[in-house]
Amino acid sequence: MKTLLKNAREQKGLKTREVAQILGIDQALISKFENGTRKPTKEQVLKLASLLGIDFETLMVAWLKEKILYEIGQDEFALKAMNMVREEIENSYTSSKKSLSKNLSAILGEIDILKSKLDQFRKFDSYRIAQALELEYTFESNRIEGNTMTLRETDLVVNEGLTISGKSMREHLEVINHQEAIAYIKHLMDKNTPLNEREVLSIHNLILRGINPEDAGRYRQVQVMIKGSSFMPPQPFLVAKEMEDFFIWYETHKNTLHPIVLAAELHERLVTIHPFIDGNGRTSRLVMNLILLQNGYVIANIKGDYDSRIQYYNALETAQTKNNKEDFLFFIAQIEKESLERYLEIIGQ
Ligand SMILES: Nc1ncnc2c1ncn2[C@@H]1O[C@H](COP(=O)(O)OP(=O)(O)OP(=O)(O)O)[C@@H](O)[C@H]1O
Repeated sequence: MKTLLKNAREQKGLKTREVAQILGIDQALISKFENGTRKPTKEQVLKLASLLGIDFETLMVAWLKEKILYEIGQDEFALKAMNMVREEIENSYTSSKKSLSKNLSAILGEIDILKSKLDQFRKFDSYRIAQALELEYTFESNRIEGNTMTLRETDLVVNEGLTISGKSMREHLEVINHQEAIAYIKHLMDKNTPLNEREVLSIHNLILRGINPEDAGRYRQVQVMIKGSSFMPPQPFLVAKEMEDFFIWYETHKNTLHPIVLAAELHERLVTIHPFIDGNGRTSRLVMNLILLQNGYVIANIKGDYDSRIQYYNALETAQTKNNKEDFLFFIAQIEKESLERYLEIIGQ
């Protein structure tokens, strides 16, 4: 662990002072992590991995190994105890996989069949299909938020650079910004950039750019309410900590959950923290779609018509107030399934 940290820092050309400054950790502590006399906390491991470009899993495994060894030492019963621990962890791991309901498991199976079919025809992917589907995504996501542009008008603004008479500057900017945010998540996918705080803030910044410059790319400092919902998002002073937990949750689940479940749950968690004054829904849907694209799926396009919106909001409310995420996960799985079927239909399969 100490060698991992020191080597990565030196490779990045950073001094311990600089690491300390960026992460807000005492410089003496950084040196102690590197000479093995102190152990970082889990939150510090996440920050260090992200700054120094060390794979989170590698660093966590090294960290946990040392923590376990420190606790159990070289006791003669240690090995026996370790075997029992292994069994318990394996059991809880399989039961967490089993905890997916029958309905959800079934639809995930159907989705994976559709995806493998699509994988065979990826060579038919065309720029034009992608362009049309992304335009529909911008249209629907902005419609959810209340933008009144039609699909045709959205096309004229994005592809012809026209302005629509009677529509506000804000509505035009929302369309343009959302298209740019889609281009951005595709760029992140191409670069294989893992989800992290900087990227979530950048996505949000693109969404509110030119509309609400003071809040674009910044967490809120005030309490917010969600229109039509009895759920109250966390107090502003809790937002930064909840976001830290959000990224830790992502890192610890990214390799174990089905990608659809991972993407949907990230969406639900982000929009439940509601870290921004505005643009939470659009940002969360983009984060979900980044995860889907990174895992070879297609954009899940939640529709903005009345019925779809009500279903979307109700499923979120159930997750938040009844501690039951099943409806929301199933809702997103259904949307992804429809998006895959539509894609296959377009390419004639
Ligand atoms: N209980 C809930 N009921 C309804 N919406 C909720 C709930 N919890 C979270 N949300 C999310 O809040 C979003 C609205 O938040 P906000 O107005 O900040 O986002 P937006 O991007 O500006 O708008 P929108 O998401 O409507 O496009 C909803 O789209 C939904 O994703």
